[in-house]
Amino acid sequence: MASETSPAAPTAPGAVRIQRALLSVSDKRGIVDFARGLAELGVEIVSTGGTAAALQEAGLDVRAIDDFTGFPEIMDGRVKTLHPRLYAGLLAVRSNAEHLAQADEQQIEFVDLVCVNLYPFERTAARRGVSEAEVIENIDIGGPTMLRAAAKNHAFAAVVVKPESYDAVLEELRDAGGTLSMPTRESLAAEAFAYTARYDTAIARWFAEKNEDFPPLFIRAFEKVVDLPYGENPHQRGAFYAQVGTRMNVLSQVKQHHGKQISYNNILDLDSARALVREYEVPACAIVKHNNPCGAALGASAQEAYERAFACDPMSAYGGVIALNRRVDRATAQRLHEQFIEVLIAPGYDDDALEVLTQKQNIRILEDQERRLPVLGEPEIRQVTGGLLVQDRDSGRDERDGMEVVTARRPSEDEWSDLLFAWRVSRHVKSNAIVLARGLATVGIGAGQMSRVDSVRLSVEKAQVPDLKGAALASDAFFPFADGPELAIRAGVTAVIQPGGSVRDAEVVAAADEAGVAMVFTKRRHFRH
Ligand SMILES: NC(=O)c1ncn([C@@H]2O[C@H](COP(=O)(O)O)[C@@H](O)[C@H]2O)c1NC=O
Repeated sequence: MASETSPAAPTAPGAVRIQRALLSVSDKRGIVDFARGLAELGVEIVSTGGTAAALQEAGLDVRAIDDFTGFPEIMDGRVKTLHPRLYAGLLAVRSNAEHLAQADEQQIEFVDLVCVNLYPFERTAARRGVSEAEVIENIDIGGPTMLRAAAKNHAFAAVVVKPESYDAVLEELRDAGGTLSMPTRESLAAEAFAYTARYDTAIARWFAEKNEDFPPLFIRAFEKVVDLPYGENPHQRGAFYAQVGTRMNVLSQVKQHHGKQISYNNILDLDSARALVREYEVPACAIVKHNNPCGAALGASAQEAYERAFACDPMSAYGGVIALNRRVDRATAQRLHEQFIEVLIAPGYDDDALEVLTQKQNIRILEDQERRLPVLGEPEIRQVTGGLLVQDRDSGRDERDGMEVVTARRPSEDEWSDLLFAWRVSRHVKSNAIVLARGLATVGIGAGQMSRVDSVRLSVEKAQVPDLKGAALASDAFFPFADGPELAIRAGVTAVIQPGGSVRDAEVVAAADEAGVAMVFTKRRHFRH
């Protein structure tokens, strides 16, 4: 007994009268009110085990799915709605005489609205220590099938996936005499397909992650977090999307205390600055401009680290993004307050520090609430025309043990400290990267030049100190010629760290030996293009 749309009450062209709804939800927020609203409109409610129980408990009249299908829910819920009686009721083309005849013959009852949200796969898979069996049990099968069926047949049925949509759906039903319009059903169908696509993406990604190779199909989904005021430039639009299924993103654990909305460029610089200070356990500060540090330093306190980072290149630090890995106290805030800062991020602020900092309207003050160092197993992705470049992250730490002193003179212990400090900073500088450091603070940075010797020249020119006597130099890749080290040595550099591996290594080492300079090969390169 196929129940075609009622001939009694007229419907607007393209509108569908909702007479029977199937409700089957994991997230039960708002479902009772939604079902009550439907029932008040005379809609018959069919529902699955847990959902039916919740509705019955609220005093609603519910028809159990096994009564509808004539087949019991079995196998711990693995099979509850997967039945041709339901799918014929969802998929019939109700303007097709043959479909209607077949429905009549099989005594199919039409379902006009499906309200489903799925087992919480993403949340379950993201839980620490969760068993594989539990993750797999959270792969919903019946739910997506119903959603896809109803969404495909949106010419005759409506599909609702988000509790946030319940009120609007009820309102339209009330206003339009129990019907939903075609535009509404179409937009609900689009939402349903996006929802199941996201769901399947999370599942595919979970399987792919178990295998360390790059998968043949690189599947990811990204969810909009916020529209940004503009992109890299004011004539470009911009938005920030977070990757579905990752434990954290650059903004997920960030609380904004003060200032304007964070911008596209701010997010890029913030990510870089935070990554740099997270290299260190001791108080550290990084000042980033245009995605390159213009100062980085360690210190006995946040204040000292900041002052020493700032001293590296005060001119470039103007309008910078500053990251600290220590709480900001009033004294540090007073020093910071002397400068124009675009963004400040730190793990916390004393109340009286915030009082000082918030006197300036424009500074964006962010609190980094991510306490653990996140281990990003995710590969790094960059977009190129029509595609993506995917690579392992340049993670891990190069330790002194794996390095080789290649000169006659070995670095002193102080030089070793500066060499390792400069080396770690150089990884955060765009290639060709040269970092000069003394006393665990950068004193000159040459970034993003197309020739390495130009980066050396720039770093030496940038140095604010009268001479670079005793400074250490880090180069993110080998020196192709001796000219770069020679330039630095003439300026006073006494220790150099670089990967080595050039065909002219011998010339480069000879230049260092001739000047009594210590040189270390790391055997690992850290280009950052
Ligand atoms: N197997 C099935 O036939 C099936 N039909 C619906 N579900 C899901 O079961 C959940 C609701 O279950 P309950 O009403 O029992 O709490 C929904 O998330 C729905 O997507 C199913 N579960 C898994 O596939």
